[in-house]
Amino acid sequence: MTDSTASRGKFISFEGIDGAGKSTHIAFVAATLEAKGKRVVSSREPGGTALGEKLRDMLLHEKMHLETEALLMFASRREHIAQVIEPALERGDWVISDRFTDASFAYQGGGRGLDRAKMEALEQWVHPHLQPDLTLLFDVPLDVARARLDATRTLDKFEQEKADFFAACRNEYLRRAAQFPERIVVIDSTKSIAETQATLVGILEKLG
Ligand SMILES: Nc1ncnc2c1ncn2[C@@H]1O[C@H](COP(=O)(O)OP(=O)(O)OP(=O)(O)O)[C@@H](O)[C@H]1O
Ligand SMILES: Cc1cn([C@H]2C[C@H](O)[C@@H](COP(=O)(O)O)O2)c(=O)[nH]c1=O
Repeated sequence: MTDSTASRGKFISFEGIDGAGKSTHIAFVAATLEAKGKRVVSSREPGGTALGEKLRDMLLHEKMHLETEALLMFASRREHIAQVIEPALERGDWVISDRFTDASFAYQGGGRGLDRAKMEALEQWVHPHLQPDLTLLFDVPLDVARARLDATRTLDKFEQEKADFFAACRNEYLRRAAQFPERIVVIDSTKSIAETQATLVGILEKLG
């Protein structure tokens, strides 16, 4: 039975250029919150729903027009919000998403050069009243991210992009962090995993 008196949960997004180390810390943050008695839903974008995962497969592996790419990112997001994020928050669960709309601004906007006004219009259409309560931006120099990627995996469409693409993505992430300092916390992800975990514990304490 659903508890209609449950207070709304909180929404945390994880961001950073590919290889910055964000995915490494998701399970740790989920476990830290669960130890504090929160129910946690972990998800990702693009993806997070059956339809979203199909869109993810296309987005990460097929060439397409830049605007198609942006629209499909937001289509995946619309489904994710409707099926996963909003129901969880209303139940009082906490939601952790591996990427959200800041990634569209960074990758389609910064990296690929799509007009920011178009992204803002999509954001207003798809989630006019929803923003993460906290965004953890894992920031590293490009060479560190590249070395981590090269050491670990077969690269997808985005991960095969060149250094100037990731430099533009990183700049846009940092620009947004300066624009929304109350929401976006920049984490120096060159630090060891243990040091980063200690930083995360401190940040989560403040969130309640
Ligand atoms: N602080 C760290 N120090 C050293 N290695 C790290 C650190 N954080 C992550 N790594 C390693 O770097 C690799 C990439 O990390 P991870 O998959 O978390 O990156 P990511 O930012 O989520 O990348 P993507 O967005 O492409 O999935 C992993 O092998 C991980 O173990
Ligand atoms: C949400 C979102 C994602 N992307 C890109 C960023 C990454 O390269 C991939 C997702 O892969 P990850 O390793 O699981 O982070 O998609 C994007 O370009 N725009 C977006 O809105």
